[in-house]
Amino acid sequence: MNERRLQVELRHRLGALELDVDFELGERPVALIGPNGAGKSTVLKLLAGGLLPDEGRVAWQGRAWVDTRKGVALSPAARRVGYVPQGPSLFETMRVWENVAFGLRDGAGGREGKRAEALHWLDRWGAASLAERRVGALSGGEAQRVAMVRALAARPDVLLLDEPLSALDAIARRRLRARLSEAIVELKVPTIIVTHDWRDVAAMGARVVAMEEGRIVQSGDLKALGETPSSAFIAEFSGV
Ligand SMILES: Nc1ncnc2c1ncn2[C@@H]1O[C@H](COP(=O)(O)OP(=O)(O)OP(=O)(O)O)[C@@H](O)[C@H]1O
Repeated sequence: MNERRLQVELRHRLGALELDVDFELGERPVALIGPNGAGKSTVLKLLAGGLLPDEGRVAWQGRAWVDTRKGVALSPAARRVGYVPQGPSLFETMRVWENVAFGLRDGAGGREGKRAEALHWLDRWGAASLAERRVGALSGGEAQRVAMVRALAARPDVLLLDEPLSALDAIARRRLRARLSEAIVELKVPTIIVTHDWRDVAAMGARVVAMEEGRIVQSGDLKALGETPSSAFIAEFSGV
């Protein structure tokens, strides 16, 4: 089978931001980096479908999710994207396991089958003890963990993670970074992660795409970016 591929061409104006980015996502994860306000979260929103670009085309395996010239704009649900935005994204009034079960594909087991599958996923992520809690009773770090489990359990075609480890303490962050890297390899799900931490890039073996002021200024391996950084931000990020 050909490598799975998401082709991205986006132009969008939002307040002072003039976004203009073209890149491809294959099976190797992409780490989207850049200073605050560069437009990273906006790119994920445009890919997830919560926002429609002024112009552009996004195609998964050659099939357009969005094509402004042809008037194509699939709904977020039709894109089969696992999107973990910054900030709260879980259903507040539901229990944790119900959140995870929400995105599961319908199987033969009905509600009980989904509950068992949700518990299995939570257990694998060290979050079984949270299963019966209401989302409103979770800490920020616990909610981030559950949001990631929910996104992965739905077996998305593409995973979009916006600073998914930012609310975690140092030890939890290291553990979850390792777990997430394993899961991405195991599930072979093409992934874009927005991050401010080079350790996320290294753990995932991600290709870096660096954005500044709405544009891609450099891309490649972390090591290569560190050797010839095109900006002070990239130099700082890669530890030069
Ligand atoms: N709803 C909005 N209305 C107007 N302008 C917006 C809106 N959302 C974002 N912007 C503009 O787009 C810019 C980029 O925002 P975005 O959240 O994509 O940046 P980011 O690279 O993800 O930053 P951070 O690292 O701080 O999360 C912001 O600086 C702001 O000027």
